[in-house]
Amino acid sequence: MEIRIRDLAKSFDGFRALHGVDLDIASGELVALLGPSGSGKTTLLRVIAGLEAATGGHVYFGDEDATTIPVRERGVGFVFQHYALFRHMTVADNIAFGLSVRPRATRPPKVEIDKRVGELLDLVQLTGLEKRYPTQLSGGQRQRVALARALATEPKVLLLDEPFGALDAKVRKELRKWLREIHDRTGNTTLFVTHDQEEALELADRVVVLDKGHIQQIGTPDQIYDEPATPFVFDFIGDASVLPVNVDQGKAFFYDRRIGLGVDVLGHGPAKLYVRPHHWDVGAAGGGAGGLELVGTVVTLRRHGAARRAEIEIGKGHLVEIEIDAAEEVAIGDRIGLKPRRWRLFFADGHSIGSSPARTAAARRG
Ligand SMILES: Nc1ncnc2c1ncn2[C@@H]1O[C@H](COP(=O)(O)OP(=O)(O)OP(=O)(O)O)[C@@H](O)[C@H]1O
Repeated sequence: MEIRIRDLAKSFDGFRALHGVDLDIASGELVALLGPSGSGKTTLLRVIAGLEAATGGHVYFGDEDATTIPVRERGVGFVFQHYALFRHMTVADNIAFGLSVRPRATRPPKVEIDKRVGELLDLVQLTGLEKRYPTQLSGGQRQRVALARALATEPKVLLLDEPFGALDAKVRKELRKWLREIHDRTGNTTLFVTHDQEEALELADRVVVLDKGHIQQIGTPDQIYDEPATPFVFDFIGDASVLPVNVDQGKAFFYDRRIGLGVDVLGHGPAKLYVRPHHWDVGAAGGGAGGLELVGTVVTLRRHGAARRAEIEIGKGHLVEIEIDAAEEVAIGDRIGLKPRRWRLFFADGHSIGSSPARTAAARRG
């Protein structure tokens, strides 16, 4: 089921939680809604579900305008972080619930319901636990039952709100992988809310980054991480150093030091240069004779996974964080030259005025 969202707005007592959101989700896609607390992720999901009425705009399921269709008739399945299972029902009865409460005319016969429950138990890898009660399950198992229950009625669209939010990091990671596998098997159109960027980037086909009720960027995990469209996305996803620069005749300057961007940029005036820690090249200090003009002093050095991270003071109290190879001989107090290999420049209003040239497919693989 394809979902199209057009100019969707939602206000609560005059407070605008969503501002004119446009979004297209292809049938069978797994899409993450990512953003900080209060950015409108849950509100967007709830409006798509029909649990909240939109203040303006439309939600289409396929060709049908679903905006005013009641939640029961939308054919959506939900899993919420704290969507409690029915405590007095067994796992099997919880999963069967959506089918067994259907009106007699559309309710499948008991043998069919039992068969479906068996298939779902197998899908969520809980076969053998069907007679247990929710209190006899771990948090991860409960969320798997919740997912099986949501899938029982064969929803056209599956909506998940921080489904693994309350679980510990290791279980979250396992369930993430497992959710992706289930999604690939069932082919549901799936939307899930998370504030965990790692979860969004690892799991989703595309990520929608929200801030203050506005979509900041929609893209594949690679696009979101490697080509952030706005300063907000740069700051929110991954790490970045921000350097105040001045653009003059196509060149960027940090005070009087020219930053070797490699290409000319458009525009004129103060701007901000964003660079990820692993996108800096380190070289000899000092202009001329192959030295780099942007020079700084190593002030901190610490291990970061397989590499090291260093903070470099480049004057006037400005620090940039760079990643350096563990084998590189760099020590605190060293003066080094810096050059951004990949970067993006924004004017103060967030308008992008340039970025490092796109990588070739060969470079992307490397
Ligand atoms: N029922 C409500 N009444 C009034 N304001 C609301 C209501 N629901 C949400 N809001 C407000 O709308 C904004 C967006 O909330 P929403 O729950 O969608 O954010 P979120 O991105 O899901 O945040 P979180 O990650 O904290 O769950 C917030 O400022 C919130 O206070």
